[in-house]
Amino acid sequence: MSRETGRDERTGVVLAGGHSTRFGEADKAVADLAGTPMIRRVVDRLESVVDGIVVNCREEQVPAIEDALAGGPDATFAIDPVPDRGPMAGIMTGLRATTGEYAVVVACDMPFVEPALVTSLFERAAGREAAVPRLDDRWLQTTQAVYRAAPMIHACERALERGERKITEPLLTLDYVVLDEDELREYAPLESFENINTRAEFEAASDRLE
Ligand SMILES: Nc1nc2c(ncn2[C@@H]2O[C@H](COP(=O)(O)OP(=O)(O)OP(=O)(O)O)[C@@H](O)[C@H]2O)c(=O)[nH]1
Ligand SMILES: [Mg+2]
Repeated sequence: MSRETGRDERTGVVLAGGHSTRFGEADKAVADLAGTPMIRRVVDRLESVVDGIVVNCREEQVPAIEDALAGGPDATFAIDPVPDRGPMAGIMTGLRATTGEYAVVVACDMPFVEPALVTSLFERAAGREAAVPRLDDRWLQTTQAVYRAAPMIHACERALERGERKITEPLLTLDYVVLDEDELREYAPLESFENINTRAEFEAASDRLE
């Protein structure tokens, strides 16, 4: 996609600031998933449908993530000023580093993210403050969603000020559209939302990719 700048620019924000505790000793973001670091898979999939990539993580993760992304699309790092405040704070930090009006946020542990679905999320978010998938009539997929950056940053700031870390909390004050499963299936397989937390999930994903 052309490298546009300005309000129409679409950014991909990849969240990687967690500690992968269910995964074990290693950082799952850079773990080798069937020959390619998991975060690299996410970035490579997003590249075709966004104008730029922002990676949110902790300072000490930067060298390993830079290695994982070497030779791939350029990425800007958005470092958590205060680490370990949860994924919602990571979304806030990542969105602050974007320049366009809208950004897609994707967790680094969603290696099957579907570009076509991302494009549909951008389209559905137009004129609104977010487009958020919902699975099983229940689970809002806030870490594979499109946000209008300015109101989402503001909503995250307010939530954190209230001492609220829940990832759905900022949505309470946003004008957002929900995409339910029937609609999502029109755009892409729901495996787009599969996220990898444990070694067993990682091995299963690896087997499918090989
Ligand atoms: N910036 C930031 N991102 C986070 C934080 N916690 C989780 N994330 C990210 O949010 C996404 C979803 O989080 P989880 O699946 O819980 O990942 P995780 O926290 O690394 O793994 P667990 O320790 O097993 O929960 C991942 O992309 C994480 O990198 C955090 O405290 N700060
Ligand atoms: Mg976690």
